[in-house]
Amino acid sequence: MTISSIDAALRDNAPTRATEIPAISAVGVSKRYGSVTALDRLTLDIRRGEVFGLLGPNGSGKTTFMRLLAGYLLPSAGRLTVAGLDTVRDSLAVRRRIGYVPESAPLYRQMRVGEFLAFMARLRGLPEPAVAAAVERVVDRLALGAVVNKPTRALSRGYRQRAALAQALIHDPDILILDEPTNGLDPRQIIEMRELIRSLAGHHTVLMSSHVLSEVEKTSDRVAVMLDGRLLGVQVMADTPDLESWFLSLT
Ligand SMILES: Nc1ncnc2c1ncn2[C@@H]1O[C@H](COP(=O)(O)OP(=O)(O)OP(=O)(O)O)[C@@H](O)[C@H]1O
Repeated sequence: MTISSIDAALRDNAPTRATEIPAISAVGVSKRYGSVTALDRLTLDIRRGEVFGLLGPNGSGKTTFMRLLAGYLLPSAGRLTVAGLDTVRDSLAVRRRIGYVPESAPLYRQMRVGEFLAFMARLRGLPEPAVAAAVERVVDRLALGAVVNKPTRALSRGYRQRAALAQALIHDPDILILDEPTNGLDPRQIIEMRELIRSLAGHHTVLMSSHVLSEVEKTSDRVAVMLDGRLLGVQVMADTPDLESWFLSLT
């Protein structure tokens, strides 16, 4: 890593303005599993409304970071906040603000899509009179109308991914966390998913992971590179004409 690339990484990872509460803030966050350090003193701010891409090979700590944010894991050290709320102390409030799509999203295979979404709405604490409207909103938003009465087990991979995204959006969360959202999709479905993610930016903050450079490049406003649990750098995509060279300079 050169001095100038370190400078650039520090500049692009600069804290957000003091007046603005970041959507996500990690300060010295570590996660250890026994002797394995999955996340090593991660410090990072993610701004409201941006699409932020986490890039890194398998095992670099991307999923661990997302699971910490979703409250499925507790950090071993450091402080992690979502909209200023502590993920450990204020975990319930944090969960209300987050929609999480894990890499293989559980869809309750025996349920029909509409039933599944209504079930998830109730699980997220939506009052009964609001459930039908919330389901209709996400069915419309994700173009699931054609499959709403189908059992989730009968869905194609593309529709499955959209149904997983719909359940994550059912409570209209500020922040969406998508673990490898284009994994296993065919080229057309990848393009659709990319457009969908871009259309969510602004109203939602999106944190997505991928190990495919071109995916992150085409979708994200900023991108971070992780390796062995460490953050190697952060770049603004618009300032990065050659993501591949930057990535290679870091890893
Ligand atoms: N429950 C666990 N117990 C022990 N080690 C774990 C556990 N979960 C993850 N790890 C280890 O932590 C490290 C980071 O894994 P993580 O899944 O966060 O990486 P990743 O970048 O998301 O990879 P992938 O793309 O394969 O999901 C790896 O070395 C992994 O083996």
